[in-house]
Amino acid sequence: MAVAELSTSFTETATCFRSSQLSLSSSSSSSSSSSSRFSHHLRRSFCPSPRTRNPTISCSVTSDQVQTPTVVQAETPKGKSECYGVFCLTYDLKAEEETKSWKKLINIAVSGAAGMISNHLLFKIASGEVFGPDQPVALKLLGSERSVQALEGVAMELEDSLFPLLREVSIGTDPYEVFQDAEWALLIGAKPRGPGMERADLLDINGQIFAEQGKALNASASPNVKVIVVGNPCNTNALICMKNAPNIPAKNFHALTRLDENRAKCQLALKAGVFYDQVSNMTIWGNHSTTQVPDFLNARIKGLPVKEVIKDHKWLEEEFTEKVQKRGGVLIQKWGRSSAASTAVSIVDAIKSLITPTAEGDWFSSGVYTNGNPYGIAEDIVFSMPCRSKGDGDYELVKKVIFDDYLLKRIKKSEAELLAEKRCVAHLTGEGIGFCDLPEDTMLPGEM
Ligand SMILES: NC(=O)C1=CN([C@@H]2O[C@H](COP(=O)(O)OP(=O)(O)OC[C@H]3O[C@@H](n4cnc5c(N)ncnc54)[C@H](OP(=O)(O)O)[C@@H]3O)[C@@H](O)[C@H]2O)C=CC1
Ligand SMILES: O=C([O-])CC(=O)C(=O)O
Repeated sequence: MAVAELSTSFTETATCFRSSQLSLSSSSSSSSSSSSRFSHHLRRSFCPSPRTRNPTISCSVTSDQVQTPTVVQAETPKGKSECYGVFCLTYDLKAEEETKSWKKLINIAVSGAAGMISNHLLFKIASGEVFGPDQPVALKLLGSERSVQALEGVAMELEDSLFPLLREVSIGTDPYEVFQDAEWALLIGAKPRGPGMERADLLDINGQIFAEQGKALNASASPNVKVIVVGNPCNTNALICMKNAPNIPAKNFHALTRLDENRAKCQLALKAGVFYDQVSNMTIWGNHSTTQVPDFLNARIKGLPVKEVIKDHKWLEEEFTEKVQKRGGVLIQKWGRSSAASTAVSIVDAIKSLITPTAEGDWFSSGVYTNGNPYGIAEDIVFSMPCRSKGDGDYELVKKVIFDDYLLKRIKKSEAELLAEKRCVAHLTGEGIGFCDLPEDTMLPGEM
């Protein structure tokens, strides 16, 4: 595009940015790829659809139907969620939905958005890989005072990626603002356990984050928001979040154990000498910790019970189980940091499992609320169990599973750990005074 043409176009659009964003938008104009994006937007820009909430921007329609945005000055409260850079440009998404048969925009909130896992995940979501090629998305990124600059960096990279389906990006530090109308909340941000830190302290510090975020979801999010808790200790964080969000169905809360499922499938495939797509019906029972139980009794390889394919049952009971339980820790030793890319992939898998009908006869694992479970697992905790979905965002627990003494004993151990974690955070779930009597060997998969 000729420079002269760009500068005319850009003058019109630049007013759409808030003053704090002007330096970024100016620099954007110097890149040729951004130039074509700006003019592309201008050609298709009309008044924003009612769905596009941006209180500080208004627009008028010119004779050639091109939107001329005008800034309405507004003081931005500290911590408020803000649209970012090019995503503050508004256009008639409704018209685009009609012409391109796109679905209605969905709002996806992500906490810890400046962290390692998010850095992989956000670009997958924005590309359409997660929700589909006809699903426009709005990303609402939650950070903290620590990470405001980093969040802007993330948003800049999202801008520069020119994803057609990414219609809005906003960043903020107040969960009540960021979670507004969220239909998915991917809660990744949490304090990592540092050297010498007691697990009880980690439960308390991160529990407070998830109590606050539960309250914020309750107040601001879509009433049927689906919540996936990734930040550790994710099962108990999910329980705390759920208890602080009484208006959201308890069934909507998940703790991410899909990474453990994927790790278990990989190890079984390796041992059996088959590609990992041949492994199905893989359940992780219990806590996302070293007490988790990868279930080789119900899993299948090429449709056959694992024990019929892998005859080395000692390996299954000892090496396989421990390998999966401690995979995160081994990876930290090699990589120097915890799994980020594979965790992001497993979050994608977890979401897709809820929005796609589960294949006939198969299932997936998720940490979900135990009330009403058919396995006799203690009620009122978040425990990883086998689930199936019709693809509507909801799930049902699988009834046809078998147990033996080995499996039951292991499940009981993980259950005891989660009950102890629950007692430890009673002050955060509204159930009295927290009392920590955690089993000594309790660890995250990343700790060894
Ligand atoms: N369930 C699972 O399978 C897995 C879970 N995890 C867990 O996911 C979480 C995120 O991992 P990852 O993205 O690699 O971590 P990073 O350290 O890269 O990012 C974590 C983010 O957490 C936020 N955070 C929130 N509260 C605090 C705090 N008190 N101190 C420091 N940071 C805080 C920070 O963002 P900000 O400052 O913006 O709040 C930071 O960006 C961790 O809890 C990790 O243990 C990791 C792998 C697998
Ligand atoms: O302990 C951690 O932070 C990492 C983790 O959960 C995992 O790798 O499964």
